[in-house]
Amino acid sequence: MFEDDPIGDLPAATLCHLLRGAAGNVQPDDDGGPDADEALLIHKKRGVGSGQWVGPGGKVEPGETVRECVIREVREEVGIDVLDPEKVGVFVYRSDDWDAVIHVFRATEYAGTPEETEEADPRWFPVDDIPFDEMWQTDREWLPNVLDGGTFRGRFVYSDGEPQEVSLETGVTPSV
Ligand SMILES: COc1nc(N)nc2c1ncn2[C@H]1C[C@H](O)[C@@H](COP(=O)(O)OP(=O)(O)OP(=O)(O)O)O1
Repeated sequence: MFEDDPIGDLPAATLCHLLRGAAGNVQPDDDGGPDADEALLIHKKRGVGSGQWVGPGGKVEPGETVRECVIREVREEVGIDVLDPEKVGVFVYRSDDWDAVIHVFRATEYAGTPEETEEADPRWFPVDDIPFDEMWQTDREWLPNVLDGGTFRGRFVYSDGEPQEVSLETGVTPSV
């Protein structure tokens, strides 16, 4: 899937999907995935994808690992310390003005309460009522699977804000 992409040369960024259950905690369901009721999204105030709902995250800084990045970005954007970031997906994003490889994490353990910041307005959404009409169009392809405990890798080519090419594989180990 990534044969045409110089993955190591592309800028990297992260996304994190925090989950909680009705009682706050998340237990495994019968398939071993998280039995979550709600997912945390941010209404992004600036940067790539501003004005949309998306998981918190951002660009990897020089010398930083993707895991360090996702912990830092979630803390900066919503004031939460993520304790168990699990890498569950990766996708190549290509567009008219920015190309990147995006590393996707899921987390069920964290400390703190989401707070609004200069970058983000956080809100918990029921996992069966995610505002896909106000999100990246391709999130609809992979996010339900991630919220249900799955993994994926993908390649999404956008032009004029619309997806032109969408490739997706689920149930893979997101090693890249
Ligand atoms: C289909 O493409 C995308 N889908 C989704 N769901 N998210 C995407 C896509 N392309 C980019 N993103 C996300 C990944 C990152 O979280 C951000 C990009 O980083 P951002 O611009 O927020 O970077 P920061 O380091 O926070 O901001 P500054 O550059 O202002 O420091 O977009």
